[in-house]
Amino acid sequence: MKIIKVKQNSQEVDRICARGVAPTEEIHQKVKKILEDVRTGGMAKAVEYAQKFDGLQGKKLSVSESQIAKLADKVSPTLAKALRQAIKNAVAFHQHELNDLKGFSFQGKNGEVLGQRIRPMRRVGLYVPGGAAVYPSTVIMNAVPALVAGVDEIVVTTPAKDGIHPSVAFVLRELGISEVYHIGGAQAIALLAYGAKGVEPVDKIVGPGNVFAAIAKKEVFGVVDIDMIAGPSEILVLADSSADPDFVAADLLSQAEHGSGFEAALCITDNMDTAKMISECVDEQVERSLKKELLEKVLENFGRILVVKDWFDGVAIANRIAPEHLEIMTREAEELSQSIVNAGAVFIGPWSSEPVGDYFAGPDHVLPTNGTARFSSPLGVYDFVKRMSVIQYSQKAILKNGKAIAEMANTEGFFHHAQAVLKRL
Ligand SMILES: NC(=O)C1=CN([C@@H]2O[C@H](COP(=O)(O)OP(=O)(O)OC[C@H]3O[C@@H](n4cnc5c(N)ncnc54)[C@H](O)[C@@H]3O)[C@@H](O)[C@H]2O)C=CC1
Ligand SMILES: N[C@@H](Cc1c[nH]c[nH+]1)C(=O)O
Ligand SMILES: [Zn+2]
Repeated sequence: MKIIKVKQNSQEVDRICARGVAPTEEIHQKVKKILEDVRTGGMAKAVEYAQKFDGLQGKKLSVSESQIAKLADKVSPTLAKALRQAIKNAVAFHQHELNDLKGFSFQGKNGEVLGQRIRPMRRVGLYVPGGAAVYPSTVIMNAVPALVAGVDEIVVTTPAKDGIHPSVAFVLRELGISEVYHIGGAQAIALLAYGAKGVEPVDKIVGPGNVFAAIAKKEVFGVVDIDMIAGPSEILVLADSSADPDFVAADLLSQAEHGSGFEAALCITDNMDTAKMISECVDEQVERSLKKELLEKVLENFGRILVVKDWFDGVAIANRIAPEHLEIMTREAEELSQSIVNAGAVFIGPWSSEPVGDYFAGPDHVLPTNGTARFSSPLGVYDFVKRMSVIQYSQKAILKNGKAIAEMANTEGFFHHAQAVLKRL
């Protein structure tokens, strides 16, 4: 793995910060064409694309409840237990988010009541990736916050080259999700956003995916809401000489293996010897891996060990990179974590390996990538609710404030606004 000495403003840091910002024009045009084709061509086009790209056999996108049940029964008892526990942990975590979603109301001096109410969205679409891997864990991470929020209708789309995987079916059944379509990529996003015969459009699309899904979501924003750009997985490990290089290497490769080819596996260290040891461990683990070719491609692209002069520079660079996952394996890791402001999730200390968060701990694994952790948050219950203002004026309040309101309206040239208020005085 390449080792590079860097400062805060080095070219290599700039290159990493610009990752994924500009996908090729070719990909952009392709996504736009698919979206437009499905918008205008409806179900027939969606089926055509799903057959071409998503392994759909036959002409039916929808997966029936009985198919889901049959597949779900194939899951082994030990996996069933693990998946059930992961669901429990996610529910427990997301329920805490409800504490910040209570709304409020208060009474003003003249008896007027003002407030904010929180309402769940009615119908949401969950994108569950499935091109290069199967993601039962992502069904959990997408669906649990939606269920905790109280969303009425949940729709899942997922590509599945070899049909819906039993583990995915198991989680769908466990969570009571029955509207499922065998379709992925940009065509799935189009189906969710625009609808088609037999498929009602959704209000919001959430969930991670490769560049095709991520760009498509960006394109349909405005027709529907979206959660964030949750593209190819990324990890940045901060490691000093106290870190176990074998752990660091293993964690780096855990994200490089996702399979879209656009993932990032980065490390920052303040120690050249540590850098060399981590690099050797990565090379050894890659050499032994069955996914050697894939890992080499990802590491060539965005696999780097950056050596900094001190942690002041190290933290500044980490905050510029704003990675999806940030692991800290240094002395005083908790203290160092307090300086981190931009990351999707922070994993503190040697036992908090990234896959703990991918599968089990409870916090959501749908996280912002490509530096968007500067302004986006993990998927949460808050993504599935809206806020609504409430104004309940009293007669006393309108009598007191009516003239002031009318004057403001007249200033804006809005005679009828003024009249509406003056009539009540
Ligand atoms: N940021 C996050 O929170 C998370 C990110 N991920 C990331 O999601 C990604 C999943 O990627 P995939 O396995 O590929 O599954 P995917 O479901 O996102 O993409 C597969 C689909 O992409 C479309 N596609 C592929 N090649 C195409 C082409 N040449 N033209 C048009 N469409 C094409 C097809 O419709 C295919 O079914 C990985 O990069 C993984 O790292 C996964 C989980 C969480
Ligand atoms: N690491 C993925 C999530 C994942 C699911 N399964 C394995 N990993 C992410 O980007 O969050
Ligand atoms: Zn992962």
